[in-house]
Amino acid sequence: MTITKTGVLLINLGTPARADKKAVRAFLKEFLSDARVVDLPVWVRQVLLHSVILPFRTGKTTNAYQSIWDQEKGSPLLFHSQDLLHGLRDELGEQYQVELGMRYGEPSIWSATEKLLKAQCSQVIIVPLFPQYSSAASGSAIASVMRGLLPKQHIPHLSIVSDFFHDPNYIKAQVSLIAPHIEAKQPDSILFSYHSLPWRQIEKGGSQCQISCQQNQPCAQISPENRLCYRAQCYETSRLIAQALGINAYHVVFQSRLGRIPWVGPDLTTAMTQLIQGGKRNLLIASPSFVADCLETLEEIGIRAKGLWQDLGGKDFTLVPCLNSEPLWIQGLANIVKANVRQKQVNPVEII
Ligand SMILES: C=CC1=C(C)c2cc3[nH]c(cc4nc(cc5[nH]c(cc1n2)c(C)c5CCC(=O)O)C(CCC(=O)O)=C4C)c(C)c3C=C
Ligand SMILES: [Fe+2]
Repeated sequence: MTITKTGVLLINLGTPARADKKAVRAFLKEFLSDARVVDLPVWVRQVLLHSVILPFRTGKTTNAYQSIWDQEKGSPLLFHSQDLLHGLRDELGEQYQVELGMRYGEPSIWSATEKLLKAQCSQVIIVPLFPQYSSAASGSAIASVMRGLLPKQHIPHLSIVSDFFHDPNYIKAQVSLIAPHIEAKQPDSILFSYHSLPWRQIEKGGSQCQISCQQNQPCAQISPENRLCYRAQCYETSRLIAQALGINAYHVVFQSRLGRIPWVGPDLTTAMTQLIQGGKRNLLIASPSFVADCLETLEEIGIRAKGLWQDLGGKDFTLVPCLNSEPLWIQGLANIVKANVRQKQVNPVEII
């Protein structure tokens, strides 16, 4: 008797193949050609990409990648995602086939999906590794799997983990990672930093909370009205982590803005300046929207934000690493996967 495996498709954003201009340009071109990322009419996007973004950003972004590139292992985002893949394979065992696909670059979502189809998995659980749902990251990853499956003769049963911003397994892993750093450093300020999004994309999300959104106030506790809003999910993650850590004082901030349009704030660097003005000197930053360390954590926070903190007169600066392949996160992710498995009751009468 052949026992079919349950497929698991982990998806992360992707990263350049090398830290040189050619590879970074190719990565940025693919990434920023995505209509869910730069959500403008196609001709505007292409003009912007070729006349502004690629000529002016490639050099700067290449330097940034070079500053975090591991001589042996390459891009942190890739090797941490691969370590997580291997850990999850061990944790889930023989009944599962786990693959990793990147939305941009290699290994592609397509090559990972092909492996799962070839293994004739009875069902596939799609896990975009973005805890808070955004159209730009999670939506784009899910849509990409769908496009690949569209022409296929057989499409397996699919489960999609669209978000896990409040999943107890994710929160527990975050707390176990952050707690020892707070204990050791006793910071006077704690920031939870999330990837920002253009306000336009938050508004397009169509969440009910838009009607009453106070853009300069924290989002209310999660409810049916704001359940689908990226910003509200970020605030809820922070609330849950803080509750479990037993801390009352913390700030939610957003990073990685691009261009001149309005993005979700408060901005990381503005918040740091205000903390210094308020007499704070010992800062701890955790970045719960990234499950794997990457350019945005290691370079933007670990190098640039740290430099700013020191220039402003700050003393201690602690960046909590991402979940990466922490054992508790591997176990937690395995639980998230198992909770999404369809336990089909097979009635013997139905088997012909
Ligand atoms: C939390 C997930 C992410 C969301 C949402 C997201 C939105 C988003 N990003 C850009 C533009 C850039 N992002 C870049 C790097 C980058 N972004 C994420 C995650 C999310 N992005 C990650 C994990 C990374 C790092 C990848 C790595 O190789 O380590 C970059 C490239 C670097 C740079 O030039 O600054 C760009 C550009 C937009 C426009 C956007 C939403 C609209
Ligand atoms: Fe990004």
